[in-house]
Amino acid sequence: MKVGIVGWRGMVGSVLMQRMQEENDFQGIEPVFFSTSQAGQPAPMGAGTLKKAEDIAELKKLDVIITCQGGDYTKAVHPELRKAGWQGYWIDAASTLRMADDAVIILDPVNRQVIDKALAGGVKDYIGGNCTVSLMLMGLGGLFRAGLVEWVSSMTYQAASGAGAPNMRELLSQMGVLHGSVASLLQDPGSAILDIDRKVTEQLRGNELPKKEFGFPLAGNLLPWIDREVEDGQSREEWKGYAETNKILGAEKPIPVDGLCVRVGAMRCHSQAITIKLNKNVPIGELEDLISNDNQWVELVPNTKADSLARLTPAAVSGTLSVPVGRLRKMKMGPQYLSAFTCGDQLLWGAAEPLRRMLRILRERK
Ligand SMILES: NC(=O)C1=CN([C@@H]2O[C@H](COP(=O)(O)OP(=O)(O)OC[C@H]3O[C@@H](n4cnc5c(N)ncnc54)[C@H](OP(=O)(O)O)[C@@H]3O)[C@@H](O)[C@H]2O)C=CC1
Ligand SMILES: N[C@@H](CC(=O)OP(=O)(O)O)C(=O)O
Repeated sequence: MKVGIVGWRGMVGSVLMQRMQEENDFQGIEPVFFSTSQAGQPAPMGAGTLKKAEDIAELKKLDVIITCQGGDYTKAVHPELRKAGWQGYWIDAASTLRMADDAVIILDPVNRQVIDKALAGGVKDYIGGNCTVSLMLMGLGGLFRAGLVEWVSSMTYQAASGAGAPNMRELLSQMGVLHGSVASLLQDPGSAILDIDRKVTEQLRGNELPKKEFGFPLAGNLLPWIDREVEDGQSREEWKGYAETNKILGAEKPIPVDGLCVRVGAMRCHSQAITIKLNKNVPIGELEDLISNDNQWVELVPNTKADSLARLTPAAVSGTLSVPVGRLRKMKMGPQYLSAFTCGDQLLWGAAEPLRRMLRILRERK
């Protein structure tokens, strides 16, 4: 199987490469690496030289293409490739094709039956979902599978890495500038905290802080808008919640999903505070069992302060495939209102892992 890999050195692509090597996914395939800026340079893994990512003739020779290059690349190349008669499988991290009628959003621990039906029906485009949607479904899929969810509201706390590698770097640079502005005051235990506060606020509002990527300070701050504006006052990130959750589940009757997506100064994990309206009153123990038994990566965290602070955080989860779910309790609104908090590495289950696993599914079908 000849597999083209595009976008392998970006944020998502780097994690995909790391995971494919860890899981021996390169065994039994012939990888061909592409780049939009480094064609002709040596390819990774001694696989010859990098090919031009826009070279349709080269791309047409492949059985499968996995791309983490981004939406502009997908928009430019995918239609040309299909027009040129390419019948191979397209696996993509970008959002561009997600809602296309002839594409499937892939999250196989949640919607393997949807994927298998599409494969049997000849579908060739398999697209990774939005990170927060994928992480919510990895954490709470058991409740959806049991048909218990009437609606969901998710308040997200999204890490800098969701916006890409340059954004992670900018967050760290901003932290450095803030610290530098008060380092001497911090050295002096007797310094007035309001002096420190004033200096930090000056930096947050001033022009010294690097803001090219986010456009605003993220360190010591938060940004209550992700992606572009869409109708009904939503951000496009919030719009994905309803659209993609229901497409991934293949829900006959769409489940209302809405909330607020917020960027926070975490590095690479997305967290979400979730309110679920259940369509019937189910004891909390049963709900916990449905959640923890849904897949091997979800991890039920007891609703205690110690467990929550130790295990339900980006610091605890980053770089792992674990999707902890905690703070589970019935809310004061009534026994059908369930509160939950979840955290997941959005470069893994939120981006690279579903792509890697889709390639594995295709290989196993061969
Ligand atoms: N970041 C995330 O958490 C998620 C992102 N996605 C989607 O995945 C796609 C890729 O996103 P992401 O990986 O964040 O994008 P990046 O910007 O990190 O990488 C995309 C491409 O940028 C080029 N590039 C230019 N300069 C550099 C550099 N210094 N280091 C590495 N690459 C560089 C590379 O292409 P080349 O080698 O050709 O120069 C690379 O493949 C997007 O469509 C995004 O929406 C989906 C889910 C989560
Ligand atoms: N939009 C998410 C990352 C992601 O999933 O991207 P997209 O849905 O555009 O592929 C973020 O910024 O955190």
